[in-house]
Amino acid sequence: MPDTAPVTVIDHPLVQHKLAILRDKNTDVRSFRDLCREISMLMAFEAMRHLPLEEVTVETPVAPARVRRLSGKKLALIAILRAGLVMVDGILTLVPAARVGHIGLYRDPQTLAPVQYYNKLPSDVAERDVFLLDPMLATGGSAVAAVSILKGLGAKAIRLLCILGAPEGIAAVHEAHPDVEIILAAQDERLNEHGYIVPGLGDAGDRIYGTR
Ligand SMILES: O=P(O)(O)OC[C@H]1O[C@H](OP(=O)(O)OP(=O)(O)O)[C@H](O)[C@@H]1O
Ligand SMILES: O=c1cc[nH]c(=O)[nH]1
Ligand SMILES: [Mg+2]
Repeated sequence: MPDTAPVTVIDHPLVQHKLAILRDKNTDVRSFRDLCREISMLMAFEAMRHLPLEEVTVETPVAPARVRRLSGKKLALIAILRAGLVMVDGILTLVPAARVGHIGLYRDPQTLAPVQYYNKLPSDVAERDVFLLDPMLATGGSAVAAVSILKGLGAKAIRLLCILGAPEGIAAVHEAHPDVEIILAAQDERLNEHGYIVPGLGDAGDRIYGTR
């Protein structure tokens, strides 16, 4: 039985402050979208501490300098549509050379089971350090399905970055994919009878795009 990868909560004051505004039902669509972008960028900044560096020499205008730059595997940012798209925008400002993939999944409102409708991924995703992006980890059905798709293509180093996670979703990911590290801005209390995270922030996709 492999060890279960950790759940990391990014407890940075800026992330928590922005999350407080994000949760507020009076936050408008434009602000909600901007905040999702900003929170995702700040979370990724912390979540990328593991990226390896290599020492090289560059010539400054004054003298040679030993410097450290990123080395090793390249990155892939994989958005679970729709809501994960806005997280890609934020994180690309930090790592503009990352490849981007899209997995289209929606949650059946009755069964809460994920339904796949789209899939376009970097051809070399198996060789990349993967960040799977979705603001909401509720039952975990969507994240488990997306990780299975990525693993089916050979991806091994997968981290799941979500703004909010419910205990039920964390347990489901741990059960199906114990090797996947989960990174959150907050772990909430539970799901309600409709599968919504409590206290949560409502329907992320609808609040980002102004649908409903
Ligand atoms: O953990 P789960 O129970 O699977 O729920 C989480 C999923 O639900 C939301 O997407 P939704 O199905 O509303 O699609 P949308 O992003 O297109 O609105 C959310 O963005 C996750 O993908
Ligand atoms: O609370 C929830 C649960 C699933 N999807 C959302 O957008 N919000
Ligand atoms: Mg939605």
